[in-house]
Amino acid sequence: MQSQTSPTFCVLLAGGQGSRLHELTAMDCKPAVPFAGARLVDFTMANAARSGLRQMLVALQYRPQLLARHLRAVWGPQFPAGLALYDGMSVQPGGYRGTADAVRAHLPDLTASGADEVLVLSADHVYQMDYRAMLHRHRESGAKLTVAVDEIPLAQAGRFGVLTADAAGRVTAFDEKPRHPQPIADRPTHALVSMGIYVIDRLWLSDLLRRTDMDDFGQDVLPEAVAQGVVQVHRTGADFYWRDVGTLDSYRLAQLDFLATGTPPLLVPASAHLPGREVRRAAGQGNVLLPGAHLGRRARVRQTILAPGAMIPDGMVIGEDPDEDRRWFRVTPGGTVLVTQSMLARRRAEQQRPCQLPFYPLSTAQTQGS
Ligand SMILES: Nc1ncnc2c1ncn2[C@@H]1O[C@H](COP(=O)(O)OP(=O)(O)O[C@H]2O[C@H](CO)[C@@H](O)[C@H](O)[C@H]2O)[C@@H](O)[C@H]1O
Repeated sequence: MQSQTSPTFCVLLAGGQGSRLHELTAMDCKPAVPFAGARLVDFTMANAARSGLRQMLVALQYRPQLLARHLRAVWGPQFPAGLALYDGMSVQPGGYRGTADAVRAHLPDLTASGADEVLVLSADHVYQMDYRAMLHRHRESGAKLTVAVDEIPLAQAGRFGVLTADAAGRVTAFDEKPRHPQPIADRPTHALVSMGIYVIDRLWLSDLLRRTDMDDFGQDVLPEAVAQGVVQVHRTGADFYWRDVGTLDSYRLAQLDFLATGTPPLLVPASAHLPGREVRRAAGQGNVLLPGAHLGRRARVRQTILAPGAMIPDGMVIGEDPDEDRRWFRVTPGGTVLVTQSMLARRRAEQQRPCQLPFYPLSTAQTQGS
């Protein structure tokens, strides 16, 4: 799959479930989850198209149908040299065993491409990036693996791969989702984390995947490459905007960045629908209304994600009494409430059940007495 403009083989990993988004990924995988009028995957696809990539291999697996339809319809035409979609379950028994195994399953394509390097992308982050700068950095440094990094507050770093790098950007340590993330030496409030975006030397990777049973980039491939001393970081600009949106709190807050201010922190993909008035008004209360969701008249709702199609009845109050909310909805430790239509239906059914009076059986004495 050699591109005319770039000798790079691009693999988009889009097969994960994203279980920390709970009911939002019950029906569709995380890359297909709606975000700011688009779907999460659209941000990466827009980056790839703007970076001049003309072809891409997409590894799907968990609930792939909607995502595959969306990619074909919206992005197919933007990748004239081919947008090849694969469902891991049809590629090999049991599906892809992990992110690196998804690349292993397509090694014949990778070899046939003759590309010098493979660009590995994740499908579920919100960010804007030109991958050409990263490819350039990779070639210049001579590293076998270049990883895109960002600096994030230490308290959130445990969800990511955390790195240490020397002044020249050579990675000296890597810890996947550590319990105690290592702070950056000259910025102790922050840690240097992997964005899960890699440029890897094709021959080095093929050899590693053939020789070993490593199945995951973060768990296996990165630690091995760091032990070999062949990993380089690619730092993005100081005001770089990247959100993992892996939890309901980060998903809600990142979306409010787009909606509340009226000036999105980055370009919304061309496929996105502009938010309507109801969506913008709800954002003022910290709410995110996903497609087809609706707030009834005089409903008082705060800090809530309304899942697609969730219809909040007139006058309902959510986000003021966490204990009451927790009876019916999902409430996160960060105070985000997630409301789906089936949670609302269950609540309605419970409240409409006829009131049952307590049943006191007559005691034997009473039945036998006078
Ligand atoms: N079996 C499978 N087949 C196909 N696609 C699959 C797959 N399993 C997951 N994916 C896809 O691969 C991408 C990465 O998913 P992971 O579950 O590996 O991310 P995680 O956040 O755990 O860590 C990773 O990403 C974070 C950044 O978010 C890094 O910090 C960390 O080091 C790194 O391991 C996602 O787009 C997902 O959809």
